[in-house]
Amino acid sequence: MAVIALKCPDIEVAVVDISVPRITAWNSDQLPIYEPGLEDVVKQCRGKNLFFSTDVEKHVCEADIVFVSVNTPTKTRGLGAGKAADLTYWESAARMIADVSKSDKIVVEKSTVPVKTAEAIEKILTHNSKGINFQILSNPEFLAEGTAIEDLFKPDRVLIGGRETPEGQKAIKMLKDVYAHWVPEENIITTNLWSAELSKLAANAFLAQRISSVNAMSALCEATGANVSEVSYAVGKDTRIGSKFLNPSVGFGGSCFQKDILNLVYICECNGLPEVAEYWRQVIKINDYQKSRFVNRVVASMFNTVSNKKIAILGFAFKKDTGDTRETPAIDVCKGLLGDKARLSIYDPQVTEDQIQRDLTMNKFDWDHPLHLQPMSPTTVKQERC
Ligand SMILES: NC(=O)C1=CN([C@@H]2O[C@H](COP(=O)(O)OP(=O)(O)OC[C@H]3O[C@@H](n4cnc5c(N)ncnc54)[C@H](O)[C@@H]3O)[C@@H](O)[C@H]2O)C=CC1
Ligand SMILES: O=C(O)[C@H]1O[C@H](OP(=O)(O)OP(=O)(O)OC[C@H]2O[C@@H](n3ccc(=O)[nH]c3=O)[C@H](O)[C@@H]2O)[C@H](O)[C@@H](O)[C@@H]1O
Repeated sequence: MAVIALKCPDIEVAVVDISVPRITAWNSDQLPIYEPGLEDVVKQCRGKNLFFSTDVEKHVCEADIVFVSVNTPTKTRGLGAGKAADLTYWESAARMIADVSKSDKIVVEKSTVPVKTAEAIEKILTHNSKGINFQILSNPEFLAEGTAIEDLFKPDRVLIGGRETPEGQKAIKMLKDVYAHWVPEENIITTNLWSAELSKLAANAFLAQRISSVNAMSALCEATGANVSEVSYAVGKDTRIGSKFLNPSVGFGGSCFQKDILNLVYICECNGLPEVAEYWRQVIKINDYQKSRFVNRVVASMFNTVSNKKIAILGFAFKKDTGDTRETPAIDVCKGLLGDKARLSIYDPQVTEDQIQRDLTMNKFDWDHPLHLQPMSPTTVKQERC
């Protein structure tokens, strides 16, 4: 959103969140996340055409286009627990938009959502719509943390999906005009809603699949004396394969790959495609295997026990140039070593000691369900706004 504000001085961007500490931080000198180049962008626009506020309803009521980027975590209970996307936060946002709106709006799915989510959102928005016209667009985000600003300045593509009706096409054009301020027209792809929603899950699955492929190969390299970096280089030189995203690792981390593939697996199962679901599930299984294989190798190399041995862990975030620890492989590695009673000294310049302690004591998936995100009660009385 900050990049939209920077590239489109004629557009006023209000970023709203129900989290008071987050908005306070966005309005301060200490931004709530570390991302190279972000501070610069925020400082250039904040107070001019970029505003951060907790007054969600007022700004939604006034907006022509509402981007919804709420979290879509993995469900931890109920139907599809451990796989399906939890759309509680999205549903609650959609109900709020329907309640407070007094003029036509384009509602943009920016969060990563299961294919066909727009259909459900449309129902919520148009129910009791007081004659208001809502157009839903899917505009998934492809940035990677650590290179977010670069990715947003020069995206490989911007994807916009919408209804194939005249109103849907008009809405697509309006959003396209926003991106056209800085993205070349040929890099803006337009599709139907379902293709856009599914393309995001597919892109993350393909990317993660490459990492699991090279990591699976690393196990075979270790067993045979081949060098995985050499194999990866040689394979990636084939222009049909390409060299990017073929770095072997302890396993991929981050808030999205695992969640989105689990979601894809669940969607395949729900559509009666167990073989396809099993195919994608293997990407996660190899990732888990790679993390435990790493711990086992460390322990095996130290006479089969790390009990009472002091081990330094340098770097805890899920990748460089970020302080984000969501699903970082470091958690599984540290827990594995602690399970064998190792004494760990952990350091990451972008991660606080408190965060590390929390991560090492939290249950899987709980990080994405913090208290402040529990949905507002649907019975909350809405005040008259704008
Ligand atoms: N983090 C990333 O690099 C990328 C994330 N995505 C997708 O974007 C979505 C959001 O991801 P993150 O920003 O990482 O999640 P996040 O958890 O950091 O942020 C979500 C924010 O939404 C706020 N929120 C929740 N319900 C709300 C409501 N009803 N009204 C107003 N604010 C509300 C929360 O307070 C929170 O600050 C997810 O679907 C994710 O898959 C997609 C591409 C990249
Ligand atoms: O949907 C999302 O959230 C985003 O997920 C990823 O971005 P991100 O998770 O921020 O970072 P990546 O650079 O993809 O790295 C993910 C993990 O894979 C690991 N990785 C990456 C590349 C590689 O060759 N090997 C490898 O192990 C990284 O170390 C990291 O743990 C995608 O790259 C983005 O396109 C997508 O928008």
